Amino acid sequence: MSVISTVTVKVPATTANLGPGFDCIGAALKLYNEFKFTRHESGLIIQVSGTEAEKVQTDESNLLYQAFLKLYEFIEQTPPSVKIEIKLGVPLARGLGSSATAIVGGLVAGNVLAGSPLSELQVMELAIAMEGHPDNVVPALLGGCRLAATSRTGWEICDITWHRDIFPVVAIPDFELSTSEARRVLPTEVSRGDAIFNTAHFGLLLRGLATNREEWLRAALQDKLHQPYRQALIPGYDAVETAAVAAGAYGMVISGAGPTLLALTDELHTQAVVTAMTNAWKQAGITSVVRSLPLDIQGAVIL
Ligand SMILES: Nc1ncnc2c1ncn2[C@@H]1O[C@H](COP(=O)(O)OP(=O)(O)OP(=O)(O)O)[C@@H](O)[C@H]1O
Ligand SMILES: N[C@@H](CCO)C(=O)O
Repeated sequence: MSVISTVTVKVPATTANLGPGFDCIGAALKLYNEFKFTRHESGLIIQVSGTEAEKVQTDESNLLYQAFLKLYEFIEQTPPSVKIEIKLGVPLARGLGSSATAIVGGLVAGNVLAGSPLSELQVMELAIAMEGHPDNVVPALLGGCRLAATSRTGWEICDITWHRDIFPVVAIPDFELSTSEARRVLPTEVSRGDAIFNTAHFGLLLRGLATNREEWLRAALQDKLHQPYRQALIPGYDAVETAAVAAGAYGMVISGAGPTLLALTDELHTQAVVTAMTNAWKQAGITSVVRSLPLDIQGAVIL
């Protein structure tokens, strides 16, 4: 059997939660990181280029490398020495699943170099275990919009229909918010009223995404489990939301753990929403990059 010497994996950004779907739903977006692994003999080399390259660790603590090691630990083999080339397109610690791209990229690349001993399901389970929640890693691996729920034996993954006329707009500010910090502010228990609120709104969101029924989407993009506690970590949140809705968005939520904000709109209003969110944040003293990003349907791809 010939030994595979190099592999390149492209992994999409993801937006998790979509408001009321805390820790269980996420969608892949057309914005990518690319990871090239090459076997070589003389110890670990990590080279990083692209957006905010200087912020990524280039030693053994690198999350991508940690995921690669995890794969070999799981299959009980010694990992080969590798050179890793990282091309960053997904900004770090902004709520666009950068850590999920690294976890999925490292596991998928490791699996290929090892001769593909694991199935996609096994890779997915390892990725969920590493990240601690499924809502970024599952769409990063599989693409599209995905709901993950535990079953008696593991995970059930459900492909969520996303109507083609619903357009995501992401507003990415120039400051970071780590997921661990944004999870620290959350209460460990919630009231029955808040649980019922989210159950109802999440159901409405799924039907709204499938049908593009405007009044359902407008009502659905609300949450009581995480957003009320996190909004204070994102200066200008209320102003950006007001501006996005006034410009024609159905609503606005925090993307993942933030600080990126996600609006959903239709094609006609996309440019107005982009401009409104950019200006609202500017007036709050925050520089941002605001873009309409279509859904990615492929997930992680081996190039
Ligand atoms: N390409 C990468 N290579 C190595 N490590 C990475 C890479 N991308 C992200 N990381 C690690 O993940 C950290 C960011 O993870 P964090 O969970 O805080 O944010 P996020 O994944 O971007 O956002 P969210 O989980 O809310 O979508 C970075 O600080 C870095 O340590
Ligand atoms: N569901 C996660 C996504 C970020 O990793 C959270 O909101 O903390």
